[in-house]
Amino acid sequence: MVIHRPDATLAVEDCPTPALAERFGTPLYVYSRAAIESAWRAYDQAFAGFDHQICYAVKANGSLAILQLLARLGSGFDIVSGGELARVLRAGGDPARVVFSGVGKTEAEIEQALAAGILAFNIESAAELERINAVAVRSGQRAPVSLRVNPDVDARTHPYISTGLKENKFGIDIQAAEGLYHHAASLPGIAVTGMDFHIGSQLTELEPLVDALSRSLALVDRLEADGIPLAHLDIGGGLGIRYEDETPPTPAALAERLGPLLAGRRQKLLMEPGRALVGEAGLLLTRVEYLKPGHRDFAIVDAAMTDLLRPALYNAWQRIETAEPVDADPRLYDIVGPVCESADTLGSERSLALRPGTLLAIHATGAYGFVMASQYNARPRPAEVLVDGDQAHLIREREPLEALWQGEHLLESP
Ligand SMILES: Cc1ncc(COP(=O)(O)O)c(C=O)c1O
Ligand SMILES: N[C@@H](CCCC[NH3+])C(=O)O
Repeated sequence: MVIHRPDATLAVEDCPTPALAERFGTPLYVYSRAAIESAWRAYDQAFAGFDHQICYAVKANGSLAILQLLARLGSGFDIVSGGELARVLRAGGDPARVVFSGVGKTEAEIEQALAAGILAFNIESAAELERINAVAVRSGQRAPVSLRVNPDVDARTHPYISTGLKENKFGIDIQAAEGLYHHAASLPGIAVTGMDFHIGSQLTELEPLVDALSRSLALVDRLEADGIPLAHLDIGGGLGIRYEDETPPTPAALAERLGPLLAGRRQKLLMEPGRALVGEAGLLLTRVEYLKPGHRDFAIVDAAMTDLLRPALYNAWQRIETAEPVDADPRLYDIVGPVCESADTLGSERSLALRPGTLLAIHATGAYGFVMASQYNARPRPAEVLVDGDQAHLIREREPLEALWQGEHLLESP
């Protein structure tokens, strides 16, 4: 029996972890439908007082069944590649609710998005504007665009996931954006429709967002006065979740804080949350293969950095707990995977009672988990399951070994 707490978090008590591990094997991603839907609705309701559209950031978790759930709730999508667009369409998403971010859109991706009829391209450079114009003119269309402004605010998050500083590759320097808007408005293949920013991820404070919004609104007003009215304003995503003891602002707090700045404006508000919608709705289940005592006590598990990259890439801390009763004394363990890299550590010095075979759950792995998985060391990527009431649906099979050489060719000549 799967019991869901009414909030957006999936905990070990909420689902029969040993039975799921037994049935589907480990490592295994487990997501809760109720948790994802409740997070989306909380965001949507927080902004009920505004004409708004949530465009879920597909990069956080692009599994088809999850995109499908969100599309059914009425979500739009923020994509960063033609691949993500294809996934959204495959899952039944509405292209008219899709915004396309990313600094390196190729001609083929621009053509694909124009043909699909997306809501807007979030343009990240002057050169991209010229390319989108050229592709649109060639196909006899006008591409709807917003400029992603880089407001140069410090999001006060991990430097690898901060995106709104001058030194980041993202967005157009807000000082230069005004001139570029005027140029964009003169181009035959461009319809200027909005403004966009996204300053970083795992934000735990609202002030950087408030700063970014104020700077952007000042530009919106100047443009309007100059005859370039905008139809939408996209404030990006970035709200953090609780990994350890963070107290990230809720969507309601965000709406309350931004509300006074937005009141009375005619622009439709777009948002691109990713992590905040799916992060706490996922667990990664993994089993201890070996205990290896010594200078440090290692627990070698069957999940690795190939399944969950965040600890290796950002030194991110993810809560790890046992997912079944264990008769053993707690010790301080380094939880490590089988991959031949010293960075293949999922958690250091964790106090856990373990035996070989013990099932562990790594928390808050619904976002930037499976999507960042790789096949390094020829490891098939893990399965994913969605729990829904007392049902568990396999939404992605563990990759078969054949997937490890799909698309490869042996030499035919001797
Ligand atoms: C342009 C853009 N929008 C939205 C997001 C989603 O961010 P988060 O998952 O932190 O909400 C990202 C990732 O940081 C992004 O780069
Ligand atoms: N992958 C990152 C977030 C990247 C945000 C994308 N702009 C993480 O796990 O925290």
